[in-house]
Amino acid sequence: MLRLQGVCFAWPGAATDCLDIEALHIAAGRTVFLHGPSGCGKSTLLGLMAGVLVARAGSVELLGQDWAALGGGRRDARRVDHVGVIFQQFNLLPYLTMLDNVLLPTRFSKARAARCAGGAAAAARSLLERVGLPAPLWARRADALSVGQQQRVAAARALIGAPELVIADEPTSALDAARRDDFMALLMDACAAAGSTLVFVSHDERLADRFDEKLSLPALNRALATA
Ligand SMILES: Nc1ncnc2c1ncn2[C@@H]1O[C@H](COP(=O)(O)OP(=O)(O)OP(=O)(O)O)[C@@H](O)[C@H]1O
Repeated sequence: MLRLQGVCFAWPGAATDCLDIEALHIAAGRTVFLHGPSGCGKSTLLGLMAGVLVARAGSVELLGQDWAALGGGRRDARRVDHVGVIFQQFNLLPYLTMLDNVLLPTRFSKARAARCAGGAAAAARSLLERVGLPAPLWARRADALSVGQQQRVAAARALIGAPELVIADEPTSALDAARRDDFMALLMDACAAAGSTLVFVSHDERLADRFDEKLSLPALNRALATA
């Protein structure tokens, strides 16, 4: 599913690499808990996996395709077909309603729309209900939502149309304990039902036992040893 080989990445203007990973392979359908201290490169690694960032050396392959071999437009199209991302800052479109934000991947990707049993609108409504956002809220604009509501809309948007890879960057940080447990159950169930691979970043070690694998980024990232 995901294969990283000899990957180096430096932010523009930085004198040194922030990531240097010899090899990392993640099999289809696995759930992976990625952890490490603030600043060790977790979000950067997720950006490389999702093809938002491109390595300066080495390869990052998703489903056998190296992101670096594609131009920006083709990376965007491939991402929306195959990857659902819950960003740390959610990245909802503020002027769209809750429902329209969830539907976005299905508007840009025929593959995602085709995988919605019963149609995209029904899939969006079902996901919103499952993340605890009832119908009276669906027409509300994203910029009128609480942080916890935005986080759950971002999760529903990532899951719609069963992408092969789901990437989540600290998705439970704004949720209380009860909502966090519901959210985790939904995320794990949705990924298991779709056979999606899940790469999940969190500082909350209590969540780690729910995952097939735990990956410590400091143990993988050789750039930290030389920083
Ligand atoms: N847009 C950017 N431009 C330049 N440097 C960046 C940028 N984003 C992150 N960095 C740097 O890259 C390094 C890794 O940052 P990253 O956000 O990947 O860490 P993280 O492990 O996800 O941290 P946190 O747990 O605090 O979210 C840090 O030194 C950070 O300052």
